[in-house]
Amino acid sequence: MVHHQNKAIREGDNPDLTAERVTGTFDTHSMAAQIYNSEAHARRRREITEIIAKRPELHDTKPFPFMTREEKILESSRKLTLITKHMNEIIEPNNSNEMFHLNNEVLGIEGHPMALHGIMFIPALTAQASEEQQKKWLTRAINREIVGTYAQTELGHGTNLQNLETTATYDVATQEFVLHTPTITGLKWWPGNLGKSSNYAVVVALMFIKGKNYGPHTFMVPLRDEKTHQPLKGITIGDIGPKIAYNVTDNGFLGFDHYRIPRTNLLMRHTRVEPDGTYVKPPHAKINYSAMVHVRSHMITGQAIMLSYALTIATRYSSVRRQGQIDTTQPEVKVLEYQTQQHRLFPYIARAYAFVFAGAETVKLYERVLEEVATGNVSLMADLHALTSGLKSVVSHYTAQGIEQARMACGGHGYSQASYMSEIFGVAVGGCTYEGENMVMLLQLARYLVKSASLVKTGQSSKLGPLVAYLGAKSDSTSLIDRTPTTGFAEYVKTFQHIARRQTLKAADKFFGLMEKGEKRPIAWNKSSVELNRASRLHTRLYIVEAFVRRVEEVADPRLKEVLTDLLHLHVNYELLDMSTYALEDGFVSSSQLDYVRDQLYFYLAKIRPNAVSLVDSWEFSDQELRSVLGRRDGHVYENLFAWAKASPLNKTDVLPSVDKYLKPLMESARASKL
Ligand SMILES: CCCCCCC/C=C/C(=O)SCCNC(=O)CCNC(=O)[C@H](O)C(C)(C)COP(=O)(O)OP(=O)(O)OC[C@H]1O[C@@H](n2cnc3c(N)ncnc32)[C@H](O)[C@@H]1OP(=O)(O)O
Ligand SMILES: Cc1cc2nc3c(=O)[nH]c(=O)nc-3n(C[C@H](O)[C@H](O)[C@H](O)COP(=O)(O)OP(=O)(O)OC[C@H]3O[C@@H](n4cnc5c(N)ncnc54)[C@H](O)[C@@H]3O)c2cc1C
Repeated sequence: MVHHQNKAIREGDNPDLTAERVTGTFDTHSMAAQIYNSEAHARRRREITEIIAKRPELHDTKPFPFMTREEKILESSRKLTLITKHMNEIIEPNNSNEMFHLNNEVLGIEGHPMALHGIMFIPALTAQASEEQQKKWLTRAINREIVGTYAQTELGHGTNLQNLETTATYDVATQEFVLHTPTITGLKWWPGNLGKSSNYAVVVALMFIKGKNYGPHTFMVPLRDEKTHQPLKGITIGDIGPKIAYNVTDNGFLGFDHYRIPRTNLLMRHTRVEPDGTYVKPPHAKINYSAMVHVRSHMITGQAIMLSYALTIATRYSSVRRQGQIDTTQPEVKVLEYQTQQHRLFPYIARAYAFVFAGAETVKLYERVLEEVATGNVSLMADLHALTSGLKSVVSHYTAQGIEQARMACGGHGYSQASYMSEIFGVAVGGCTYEGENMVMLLQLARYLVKSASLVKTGQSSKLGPLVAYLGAKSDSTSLIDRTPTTGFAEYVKTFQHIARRQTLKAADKFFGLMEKGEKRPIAWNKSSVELNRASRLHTRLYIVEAFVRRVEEVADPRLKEVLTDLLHLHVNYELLDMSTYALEDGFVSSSQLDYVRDQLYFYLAKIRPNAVSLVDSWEFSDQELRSVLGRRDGHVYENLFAWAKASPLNKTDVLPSVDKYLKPLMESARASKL
């Protein structure tokens, strides 16, 4: 038996796909260790996949697209119960990476009844509840004795937290908070699993003590009777209805009618209200926003994975789909041979790798900040907030674009739900909105950039933090890309730095200039905000390139290093062309240099071509996880598309009731009137 570098090869696979795998120049297991950040984790993912493959009770009973929403929720609850019961046989206890993989395999991306329990409820209690409160609630939450969510957004306000309408008014006499929803727009609206599944929530409400508004605070709130699951008195609660995707999750609404909770249900790790109503301030005003920062930090990797789902499907399918000829004397080619197809897919493969590397760095920083904040050190909170605000926005935006390109790259079959592309797109694109609408979060990063620009302008560049130190550096007058014999990544990084620095300083100038002309600060901010957000995007894209460079520098295995270097070349050239207006407008890069960049791009598209399938196989998604007929590992697409269509509920009978009831009489009367 020949040992191939690509570990996805099996006998009996579609030979067109096998031929792609045979040309792979690197070991896909080793690449998986880069993607999942450690050899051990990549191996555990494979082991978990194998365990699940052997347990049919953990498989979907039929394809998701053939189920109603109610059926999907039932099916998901069945599997959730099984994995809860058998969790310790499948994953290491409390290993969140393994849990994430188990969920993706068994439950899928459409959500499940305890999605927000793990994503936000437990992280909120972990970071914001006092030790005493954690003893009371966190252990029960981890054991799944109670199910919770994070209820912040309202019908009328999601972005502007200061104007939430839900109030928590302290009653000194009874030592209780009274939660109240004064209007329809004050109803909590959107929280995942609030509608039907959760019996508790961490609720964000404006806290009032003795008539003073202390702003948004977090409270642990029982919503439903623990035995009967009926809503408690004073609570109005339900599901908000179907969404673009993610419909297994019951996003919900919630209203309070003078609903009382004990004083000690205010989450009090950092903030306190004494029995007499004395307020004890937290060490940082935004410390209670930690559950949002948790999701923003982790969703970068989650988005990279969804982008890679789509790219795996499209790249494998493009290797078995033959259509048209390039040389008319030759047979029809795989559509992956077309340069346009490669240009559509490969730069996004590079982006997906770049995103997962940036995501790993972000989680590391998040964990460091979490530890420091627990000891009272809040000095890195602003940096983390700025970084995650930019990354969640840029990564979710390009992920949605990439998935849509991948769908189109699959032609007509990409439009079928058999591809699963529409669900992947629908779930991923939610990331542009949740955890802070992208424009809003880019503006959060812009505040940080403007402050940094102000340090540069006042000669205080030495005070710049490491994420923005480049803003204080001096630029060369022109880029040296193509102008030195050893044009390497350093020249590209310098060029991206120049572009981000120039845009940041220009946008800040515009803002400060408007204020100098007499505009009030918020008006000047609004009038500069498009330029400011451009700066935020460019800064974030620079960070992503740098994270990619850092990772490639670390890789020791020469075969991996070579292919990752090729991907990085593709990435920097593609990114530079994509932002060429910025590079050209001050003559930092000339049009002849851009011609070189274009040539490099085409060179690397061709160089990556033999490794394309191996690069997507390296993410090691099982067929169960991908849930896509087009993306099957074995490449047997056509016979399985036919089988999938035959299984459509519409094909259970030859004649539908709608035909009997309407179409037949219609045709009959049309025929009769002709007689
Ligand atoms: C696979 C599918 C999974 C699906 C799961 C989906 C789960 C989704 C859950 C949710 O969506 S939960 C709801 C999320 N909601 C939001 O993200 C709301 C967005 N809005 C905000 O975060 C805030 O309102 C705001 C935009 C950050 C503004 O907050 P606020 O009004 O309180 O700020 P200001 O008083 O204007 O102060 C700004 C000041 O504060 C700093 N800051 C803000 N947040 C943080 C933070 N987290 N950490 C540190 N610092 C923070 C900010 O930088 C400003 O600082 P300065 O510039 O003034 O120094
Ligand atoms: C799938 C999904 C899951 C969710 N899960 C939860 C959850 O579990 N818990 C929860 O509490 N919430 C949840 N949400 C709600 C989500 O966090 C909010 O919808 C999101 O933060 C955006 O707020 P918004 O809806 O108020 O948007 P809006 O603020 O109304 O946005 C509308 C437009 O106004 C613009 N805009 C608003 N403010 C500004 C500004 N200051 N400057 C410039 N432009 C601005 C935005 O850019 C956008 O273009 C979820 C949402 C989705 C889609």
